[in-house]
Amino acid sequence: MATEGQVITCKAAVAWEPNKPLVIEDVQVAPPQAGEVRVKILFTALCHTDAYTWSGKDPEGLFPCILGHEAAGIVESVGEGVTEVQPGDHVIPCYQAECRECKFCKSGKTNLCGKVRLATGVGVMLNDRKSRFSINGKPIYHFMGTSTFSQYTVVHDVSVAKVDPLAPLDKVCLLGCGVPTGLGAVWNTAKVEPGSIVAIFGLGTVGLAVAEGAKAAGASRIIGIDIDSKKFDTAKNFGVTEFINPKDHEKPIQQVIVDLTDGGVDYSFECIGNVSVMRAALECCHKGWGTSVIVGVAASGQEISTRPFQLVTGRVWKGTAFGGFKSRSQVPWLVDKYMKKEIKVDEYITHNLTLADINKAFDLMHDGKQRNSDFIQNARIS
Ligand SMILES: NC(=O)c1ccc[n+]([C@@H]2O[C@H](COP(=O)([O-])OP(=O)(O)OC[C@H]3O[C@@H](n4cnc5c(N)ncnc54)[C@H](O)[C@@H]3O)[C@@H](O)[C@H]2O)c1
Ligand SMILES: N[C@@H](CCC(=O)N[C@@H](CSCO)C(=O)NCC(=O)O)C(=O)O
Ligand SMILES: [Zn+2]
Ligand SMILES: [Zn+2]
Repeated sequence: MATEGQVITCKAAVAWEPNKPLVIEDVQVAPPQAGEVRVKILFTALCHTDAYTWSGKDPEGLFPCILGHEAAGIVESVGEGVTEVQPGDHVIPCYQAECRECKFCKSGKTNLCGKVRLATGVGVMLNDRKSRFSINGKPIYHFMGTSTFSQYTVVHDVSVAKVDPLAPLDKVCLLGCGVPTGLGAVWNTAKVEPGSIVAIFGLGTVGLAVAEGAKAAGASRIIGIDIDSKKFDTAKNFGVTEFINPKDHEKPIQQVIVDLTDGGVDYSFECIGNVSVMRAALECCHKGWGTSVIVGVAASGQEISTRPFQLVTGRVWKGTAFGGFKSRSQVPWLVDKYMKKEIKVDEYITHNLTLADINKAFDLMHDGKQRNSDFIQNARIS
């Protein structure tokens, strides 16, 4: 039955309140307006940022909402003026938009885009500042401009990347967030050179992708730091060459690393979201040139600190969003690299579940003991 122009009623996982289990509801999804695309989501993964917003610690978290931002699907219909995708196209929604027209996009200096960010930050669509989701007339907020924990979602046309129709959507959904973030932190933000010594704090999906990126960039030593020693076995497969558990040391972890590396690492990456670790990651960098990249998302109200002398003496503190990748332009390129077996994706998946089991997927994400390996779950939605 043709659905174009119709309201679609489908299943979605609704976060009614912070920290309360998601509820599978029948949700009405309005047709796309001008500049919008309605996507049938086939597969979505979970990211820790979904859990962070769900926890209530995200200042941009609004409830009730439909979370989810790491997914793949097929375009169901498009609104007026949409030219770059059409029904039937295989797509990856991109929480980081790319309009190619705004000050940010034209700067050549950043992958951030300003076109829809103010609307996506308050859970609505740009066109009429309203949500396309509702339950019996009550609006449900969008999240990160993607809301992929729904069988259908509406996104801005600047927030959708058209990908190779032959790519397996149950795998490449992971290219919507964590894997590109880690790879890009190394390739785009830090620009790690061959021979570099790299330290990675936190060996979840993002940290593992940093390791994969650092290995590809030719790093000579890749030091993984995690409070969970079980992470090392898996991390070796992604390129980590040495492992440190801070719990095994009495000295501050930055001192341990400086001692092990003749003065510090060339590049470090904080992939946890812990502001104390962010400081350690900066301070384990080599005097004169060491660069530390903040990848983790810290909760509202948290602040970073260090002695300014750390920067005066040449260390550089940076951050990255989506690994610096331009989403619509480069997500298809990452999909092609996966198809050519140049980057891993399958190896990051630990579980396949149905939408009905989405709370279990979050439990698995939070409870390392129940998992074979400790990164992402691919919660199947169909
Ligand atoms: N900047 C971005 O664009 C972007 C994109 C995706 C995810 N993120 C953020 O990146 C972070 C990591 O995401 P993830 O999915 O890999 O998370 P994860 O929870 O799977 O991994 C974090 C790892 O850090 C370890 N850890 C926790 N506390 C530690 C400590 N004090 N010292 C050392 N290790 C410690 C944990 O054992 C775990 O292995 C999250 O904050 C997430 O929100 C940012
Ligand atoms: N809403 C949060 C900010 C969260 C944040 O930093 N998001 C990252 C992506 S995390 C993906 O898992 C990001 O890219 N930010 C840039 C942007 O959102 O434009 C808060 O306010 O603390
Ligand atoms: Zn994410
Ligand atoms: Zn833009």
